[in-house]
Amino acid sequence: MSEEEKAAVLIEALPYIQRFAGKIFVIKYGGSAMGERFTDVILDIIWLKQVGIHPVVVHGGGKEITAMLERLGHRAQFVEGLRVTDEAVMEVVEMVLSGAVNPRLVAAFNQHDGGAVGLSGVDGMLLEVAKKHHPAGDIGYVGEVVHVNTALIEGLLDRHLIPVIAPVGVDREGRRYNVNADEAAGAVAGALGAEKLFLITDVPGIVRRGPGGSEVVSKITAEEIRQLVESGEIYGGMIPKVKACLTALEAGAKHVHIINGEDPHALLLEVFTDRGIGTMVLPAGEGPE
Ligand SMILES: Nc1ncnc2c1ncn2[C@@H]1O[C@H](COP(=O)(O)OP(=O)(O)O)[C@@H](O)[C@H]1O
Ligand SMILES: CC(=O)N[C@@H](CCC(=O)OP(=O)(O)O)C(=O)O
Repeated sequence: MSEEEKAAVLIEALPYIQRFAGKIFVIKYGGSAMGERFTDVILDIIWLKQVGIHPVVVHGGGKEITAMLERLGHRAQFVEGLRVTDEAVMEVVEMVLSGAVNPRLVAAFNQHDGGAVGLSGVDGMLLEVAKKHHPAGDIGYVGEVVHVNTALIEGLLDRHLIPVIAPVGVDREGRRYNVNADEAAGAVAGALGAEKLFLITDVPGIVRRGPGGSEVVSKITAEEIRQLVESGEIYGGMIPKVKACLTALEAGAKHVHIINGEDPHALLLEVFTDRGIGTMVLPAGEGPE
């Protein structure tokens, strides 16, 4: 980028920087999206912090959990995008999320002076959960977030730190549960009343069949989501994602976006330009344009 182009980008971004300074953005970084652009995503999040936004990161790691389970001779099993988690699987989930993915992310942030602090939902009862009762049957140690310790997150933000949260929850009896990372991020964004929730994944947004083939939906309502889940056009890992978007909006988050981690600077383009990228999920009452 030439100096003139950089200046033009900055001038375009200025009103957005002013609008979002001091606001909380919850960013869910999916395991599937931690690919070639990993460092770019980390640097973009640090950039948000440098311009006065408060990023809170919730990460996934589903693919890595599956790979580890396979190495140990287990077969991964999912029900509507949620991992069936018995005691042995839970041990691996916690090992991978809290023991490998979380410190790897924290180290990557701090290598660039990101001021990141790693936590799992167990720390300070950050994510208090109850066992999830799924209509399809017992899926084991899968938790549903019932309370978020927002004071702990806000305390870190006050100290200009980036909380990096592994989606492992805990109940009042001290049992740990596997929480889908999208759900965890949705709950955190809702509880904090975040300005924005970003779900960074490995697809460019919600894709649906259009007259000219598959296309990314740029804006979608809760009703359209319900229809696409029913018709099977939204399936698997996208199901917890869209549910998390709706929960976050209902609980108080203002805007929710699904973007592709492999798109160069998708996060910055979405925040600082008027070129919408990915899919924006609209709050109830707001229809598509
Ligand atoms: N309508 C849809 N549009 C886009 N992706 C979809 C859709 N329905 C299901 N998916 C699937 O959801 C996946 C994203 O979820 P997941 O693999 O859990 O990602 P992450 O690790 O980022 O949470 C996509 O790779 C795709 O296979
Ligand atoms: C209950 C449940 O499904 N938990 C997820 C937690 C990790 C996750 O959600 O990771 P991604 O965002 O990378 O998919 C799992 O075990 O895979």
